[in-house]
Amino acid sequence: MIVKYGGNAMKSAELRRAVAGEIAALRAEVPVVVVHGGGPVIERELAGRGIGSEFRGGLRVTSPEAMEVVEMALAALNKRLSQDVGHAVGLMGRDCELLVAESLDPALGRVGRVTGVNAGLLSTLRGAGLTPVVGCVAVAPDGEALNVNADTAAGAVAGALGEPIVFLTDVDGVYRAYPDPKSLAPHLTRAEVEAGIRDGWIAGGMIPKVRAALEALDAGAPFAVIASGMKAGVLAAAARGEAGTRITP
Ligand SMILES: Nc1ncnc2c1ncn2[C@@H]1O[C@H](COP(=O)(O)OP(=O)(O)O)[C@@H](O)[C@H]1O
Ligand SMILES: CC(=O)N[C@@H](CCC(=O)OP(=O)(O)O)C(=O)O
Repeated sequence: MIVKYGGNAMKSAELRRAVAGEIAALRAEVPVVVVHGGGPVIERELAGRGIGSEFRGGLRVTSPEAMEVVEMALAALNKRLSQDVGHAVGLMGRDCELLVAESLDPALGRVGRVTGVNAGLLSTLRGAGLTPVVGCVAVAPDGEALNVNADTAAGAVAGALGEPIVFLTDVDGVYRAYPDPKSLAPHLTRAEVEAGIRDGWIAGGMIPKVRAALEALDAGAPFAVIASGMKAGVLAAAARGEAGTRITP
């Protein structure tokens, strides 16, 4: 199972350790790969250096200068997360061509679209009883770094391994009328997700998540769940399809 751990659900060290504990518990039942983001940490590091952030279609426009900061921030976070999870190997997508990407759109700068996943490396690590914890910086054919949205990176890994994926974020799932709690959708089909994007009730940061979920399903993942990383016990329930929003073909 792939667990995508988003930056909004790691805002304190306590929360980070709680989620890491849930990942460690899940791993006792099913082999796990963690793919993480870290948007708020990146934001803080860029701002501290006087580098502004601009997003287009939910993606950070990434200059070569910003790319260095993104990689540094995510790599530092990667070490903390892998230590918290334990029995883990923290890797960036750049290591061993774990995530290979090409430039998505020159107007976005160094932003990548994943074209390859080193599934063999992930299998080898898990075969040795280790949990891969992957930061979402990919390698381009020229050997340079590309910034990949973490939802997209996680979806690509789930697709390559043909495994289910749980996206842990700061909301309980996908709402049909966000943020009305009564409108949380326990289950959505592909057609409903596409309608949600078209009709605008799926918006903002939820769009890359559901798109990544659909791409994972296209590539052979059996299901995808979007659930809260902020509440205890949710990951185990989400993995069983009993929490959050389950998206199926
Ligand atoms: N229909 C919806 N249901 C739930 N959340 C939504 C919806 N549409 C937009 N959102 C927004 O998507 C956000 C989650 O995406 P994002 O902030 O990018 O999280 P992460 O950092 O975990 O990737 C929610 O906090 C919410 O503001
Ligand atoms: C291209 C692009 O936008 N990359 C993201 C990568 C981190 C990320 O996606 O983190 P979350 O999961 O916390 O949102 C960024 O620079 O913010």
